Amino acid sequence: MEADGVISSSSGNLTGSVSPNQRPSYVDFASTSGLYPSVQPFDERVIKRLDPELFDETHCSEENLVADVTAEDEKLKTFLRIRPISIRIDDARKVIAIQDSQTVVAYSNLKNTKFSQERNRRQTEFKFTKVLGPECGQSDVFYECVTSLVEKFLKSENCLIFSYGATNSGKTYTMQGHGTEYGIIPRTLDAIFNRINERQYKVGNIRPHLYEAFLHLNPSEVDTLYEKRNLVIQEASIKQELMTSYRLSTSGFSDKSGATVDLVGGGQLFDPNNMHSDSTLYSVWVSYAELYNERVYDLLDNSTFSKSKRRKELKLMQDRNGFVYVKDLTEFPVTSDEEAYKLFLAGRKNLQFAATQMNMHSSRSHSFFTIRVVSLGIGDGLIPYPKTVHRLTFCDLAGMERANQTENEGFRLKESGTINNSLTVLLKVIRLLREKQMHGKHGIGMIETIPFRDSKLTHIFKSYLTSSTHVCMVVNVNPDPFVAESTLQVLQNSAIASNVIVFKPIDINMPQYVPDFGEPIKCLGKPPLPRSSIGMSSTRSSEWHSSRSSPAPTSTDSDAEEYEATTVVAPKTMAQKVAMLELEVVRLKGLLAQSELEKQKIREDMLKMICDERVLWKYVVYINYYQIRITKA
Ligand SMILES: Nc1ncnc2c1ncn2[C@@H]1O[C@H](COP(=O)(O)OP(=O)(O)OP(=O)(O)O)[C@@H](O)[C@H]1O
Repeated sequence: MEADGVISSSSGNLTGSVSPNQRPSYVDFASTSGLYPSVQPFDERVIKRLDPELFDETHCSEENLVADVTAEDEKLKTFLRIRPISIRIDDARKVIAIQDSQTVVAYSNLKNTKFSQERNRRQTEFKFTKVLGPECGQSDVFYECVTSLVEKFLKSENCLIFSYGATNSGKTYTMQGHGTEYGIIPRTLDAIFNRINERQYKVGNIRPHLYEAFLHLNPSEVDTLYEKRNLVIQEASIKQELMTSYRLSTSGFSDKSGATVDLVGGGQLFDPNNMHSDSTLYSVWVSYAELYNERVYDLLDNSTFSKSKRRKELKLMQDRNGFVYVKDLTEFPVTSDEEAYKLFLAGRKNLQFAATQMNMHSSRSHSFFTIRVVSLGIGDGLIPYPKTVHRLTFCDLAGMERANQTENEGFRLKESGTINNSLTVLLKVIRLLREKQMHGKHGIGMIETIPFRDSKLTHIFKSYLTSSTHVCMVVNVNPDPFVAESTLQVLQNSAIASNVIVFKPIDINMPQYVPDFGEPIKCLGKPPLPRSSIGMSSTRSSEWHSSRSSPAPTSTDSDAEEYEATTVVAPKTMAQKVAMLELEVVRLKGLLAQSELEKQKIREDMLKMICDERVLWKYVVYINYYQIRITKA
């Protein structure tokens, strides 16, 4: 709707009004201080999520959601990055301008008018968690978007960072980087290994499994895995200079010696108190997959990349909690950021790129680089046992493409059709999530009505968008007037995303699994290993199981139950719901028992206080009595 130069929109975050005279420019970019909203304790957030007011339609107006600090922490974080361009654009042709650290104004031409006709241009405001202008370098982007997530990740929380934008807008540049301009993936690897430093569990015998379970490997399986990993790195023949420059650069943006990491210089980013207690060890694993033409491929499985063979397509599967993962995806243990970076580079060589009219090195697939960490506690007799499995996924989406700009034909045109289709479904899912949340709908019922299964991309995203994952979307735009329409479309789509609340439908506590290691070990060298066994991560149960020192019941293979994610099996879903509810009952019983204990303790303390008070009164009476006697005497 438009009146007197005031533009408003019902979709997404298009708020407020802008007078035509207000023409802010990039140079006015606000300072980057005060970036991070405070993170509230998990329990509090759960309670707030259940607060009906939050989902009440009257409380979910655009302004309320934007202003609501409580909801802010739950919302999908959207960062806008505007790439620099070499041409100078005069004000009349400007497509986008930064208004403040969270707002941009986009200019679009009205119907049947030329772009340069100032009076016919429409201005629309878009809000983001943070706007990063063309002058922001790679370290700024990392600092703004990722550092807080790395902290959360190392505190056993799942995170997803994905880049979204039109082709040639700088998504891959932001995620991976270019030359020595390292993107957020290599920087994150450096930050993680810096943080866990001496607390790594390097044995590699407890590996992540399914979505959030773990698996025990025997020594020969571990050896085979390491051999395979080294072969992948060797076959990639990564140039030594690449590694040397990575090492030199990373030592520039992080301090290997201390517990505190400073990746951009001049500030303490990570609070050492934020990690687990000192006894926690970390086992780090990486995997790299791509979704090309609606097919999932393993980028770290070189056997499927030989010219003679057709690439092996991997299946999406779903575990008993409904979490989707890629079956048989290669996952390697890594003990340094260099090893992880080498694997990343090796996988990147297998990614699908092609030259289009818009980008000489255009991504033709969506890629998923995932870092998984198994946190291990030290049990009796110094036996490490897995506590949680959590993930940090970087998804570099292929870019939205307009056929008239890319001039793609034949095979490439079909390829870009698939890319556009999956992105459209992703946006539809995000829009529906947003709409249903605005109408107070949430929980499993609501999720089942969202068409996550319409594309493999959304199917993979389902696990992230419907669980307590921290999701961060980096929206990339190109300010070139030539791609003005795509830029506006990207801004509109991402404005909707910025108000989506990421939450989990039911909080389930899985029984904690403590493996049987056989002989206790004295140090963290190679311990005696058990037969291969499977367990479930206790990501969500650490609170009430943490004080347990004796081994919990070993989970069976049924915990690892899985089925192909592409088939809808209704009865199984019902069985799943029953199983989830049963687990919920177990959890609540545990909480009840715990609160009974606490009540008992409070009762004892009160009794003690009453007794102490009685003794005190006795003394007061005695003192008074003797005082009176003394006075009388
Ligand atoms: N912020 C930036 N600073 C400098 N150069 C950039 C920036 N962003 C992008 N570029 C350059 O622009 C070109 C296109 O970027 P990139 O390949 O990352 O785009 P993309 O969005 O991933 O495109 P596609 O979707 O086609 O794969 C690259 O040459 C890249 O180096």
